[in-house]
Amino acid sequence: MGQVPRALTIAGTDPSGGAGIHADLKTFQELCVYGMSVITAVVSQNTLGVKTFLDMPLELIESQMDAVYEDIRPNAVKTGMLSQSDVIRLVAQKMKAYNVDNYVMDPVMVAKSGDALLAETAKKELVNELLPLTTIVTPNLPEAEEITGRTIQNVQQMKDAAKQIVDEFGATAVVVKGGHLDDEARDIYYDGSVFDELVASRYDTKHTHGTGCTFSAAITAELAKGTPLRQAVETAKTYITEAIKHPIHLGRGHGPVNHWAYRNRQEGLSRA
Ligand SMILES: Nc1ncnc2c1ncn2[C@@H]1O[C@H](COP(=O)(O)OP(=O)(O)O)[C@@H](O)[C@H]1O
Ligand SMILES: Cc1ncc(COP(=O)(O)OP(=O)(O)O)c(N)n1
Repeated sequence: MGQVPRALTIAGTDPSGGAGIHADLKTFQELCVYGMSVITAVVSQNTLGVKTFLDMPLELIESQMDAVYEDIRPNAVKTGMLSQSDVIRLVAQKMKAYNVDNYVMDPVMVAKSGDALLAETAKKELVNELLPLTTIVTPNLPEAEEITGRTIQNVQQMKDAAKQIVDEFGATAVVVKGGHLDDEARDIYYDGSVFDELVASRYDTKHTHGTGCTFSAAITAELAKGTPLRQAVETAKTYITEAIKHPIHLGRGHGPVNHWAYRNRQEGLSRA
């Protein structure tokens, strides 16, 4: 057997297992990629919302990154919750020092419950320090509005934002996710030359905790395996659509998505 594909997530936690590091590692595992993690913040949250969180000391974040890179080099990396400016600056510095490629950024700002997971003052750092290093960035509509300063209410405005994020801010590619538009689940992909639409049925469900984390983790896993970017995004869209379509009905609020659903479909299984 050749070298096992390896992916790293740099993000916050979710003890209820639906979002953050937990969603990322489940996704890596389901897509047959060896998962590793650097924890930026311990978040006390569940399907009902965020209670509180504690940022990890910078030295501990740095030491976790060194522990990974000195031993098992990942083939792809994603970032999720980075919480504040000095964490963003540190991660950018380490990314450059370790010459990271295949970098997927989920620009996490606010949880579905409405709780802020990124300091207001840190948004410009995310754009200035990290966005130019990305292979792909995956903002939802409110995040794309924050990054570009535009109002986004339709597909043309999603395309305008996507173009600005790549052409002006320096991301290699972007998917502007339309999970917040209410007709179809339509996302816009742009890589500096080609626009594409990823369209799926929109399921009427409250079990959408961790959808953004899962989608970006699936892109990361595919990039770790060497899948070309456009195809990695396509697989991630199928993964998240299946995970939303077959809810597992956990929790009293916005329940987690179903990480078994993608392989169930591929292999004709019914593990849940
Ligand atoms: N109810 C839904 N039915 C089908 N797909 C959805 C639904 N909600 C979100 N998606 C899809 O899930 C992915 C994550 O999108 P989104 O929920 O906007 O991210 P975030 O969690 O960052 O807000 C996107 O591909 C989006 O189109
Ligand atoms: C630790 C942590 N990171 C990110 C999120 C946001 O997750 P997301 O996939 O955008 O979905 P919601 O949680 O907002 O439904 C999070 N909650 N926690």
